Amino acid sequence: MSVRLSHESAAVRVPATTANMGPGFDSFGMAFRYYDEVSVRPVTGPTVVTVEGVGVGVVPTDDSNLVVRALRAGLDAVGAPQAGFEVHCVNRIPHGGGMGSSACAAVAGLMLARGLINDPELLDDDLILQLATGFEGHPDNVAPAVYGGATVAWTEEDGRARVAPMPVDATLPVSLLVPPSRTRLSTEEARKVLPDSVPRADALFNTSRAAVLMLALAGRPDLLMAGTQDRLHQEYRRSVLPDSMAVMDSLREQGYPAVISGAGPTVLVLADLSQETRFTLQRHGWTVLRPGIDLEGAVLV
Ligand SMILES: Nc1ncnc2c1ncn2[C@@H]1O[C@H](COP(=O)(O)OP(=O)(O)O)[C@@H](O)[C@H]1O
Ligand SMILES: N[C@@H](CCOP(=O)(O)O)C(=O)O
Repeated sequence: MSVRLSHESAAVRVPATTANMGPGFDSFGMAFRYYDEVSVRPVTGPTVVTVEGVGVGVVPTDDSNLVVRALRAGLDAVGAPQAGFEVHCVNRIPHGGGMGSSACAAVAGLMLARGLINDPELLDDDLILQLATGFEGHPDNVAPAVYGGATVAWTEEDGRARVAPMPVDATLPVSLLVPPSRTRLSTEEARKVLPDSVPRADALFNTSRAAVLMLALAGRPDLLMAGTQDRLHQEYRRSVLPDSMAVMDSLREQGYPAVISGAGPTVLVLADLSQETRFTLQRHGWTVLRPGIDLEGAVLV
């Protein structure tokens, strides 16, 4: 059966995600009930992207837009024909914020490809994971964006991305502290400051803390402080995330399990903050989100 664009339109909702969560660099992730929504219509003319919210006037509005590039990659992967596309994006996830906006855009485009074709099962979750990880370079945001919940994702020696769900208490409170927009930092820049090798003691430290975090998420909140310690990436990024690291340090001193979300600058706290702490952050221009954990991942709507 040849693959066709059999639907006149498709729409998708994709969650924001965090990655790393302290010790799980490039592997741990979690999805939030905080979403971008994207819709598409194949057209005979050129591709036009319209944007509401985050990225207006900044992200490309033609075929070079990441959502469109992912959509086209999805169609190519299953042998579907290409077309021009009218794409409408309602963006809420900050760009360069450490909340997985680029993974979201790639997954959104791939899900839209699934939504347009006559045989959607060809573009299954695993193929979307592989293709979106190709755009990202690491699977940690892509995995929860596709599957929801908390995930551990890794890359096999043959280059294939793999994912397994991590048991998580879905009532665990989560706070995302988003600093003022002038602090946005691309993941590419944040990866440049990381060293190529780390001391063995630090690798051992993170191995134990990652295991502890798994236990903590599954229902041992008493282990959250130990389970969110990291020596592989956060400290190396201090020079490019000075305000976020200062906030993270201060919160940890007060007993909050705070980490840098993804490559920052958003700070993730696996707890509710006191009203006073929230007000202090807000007075300094920070946005405090309390979205809850998403358990569905990306869905066609
Ligand atoms: N909804 C979107 N539409 C188009 N491009 C996007 C979208 N979201 C992210 N991007 C692209 O990804 C970049 C941000 O990705 P990245 O640096 O990985 O930060 P993060 O994923 O932490 O927000 C943006 O500058 C933009 O180029
Ligand atoms: N493991 C990556 C995660 C990047 O997440 P993002 O949301 O900042 O894109 C890293 O730490 O570089």
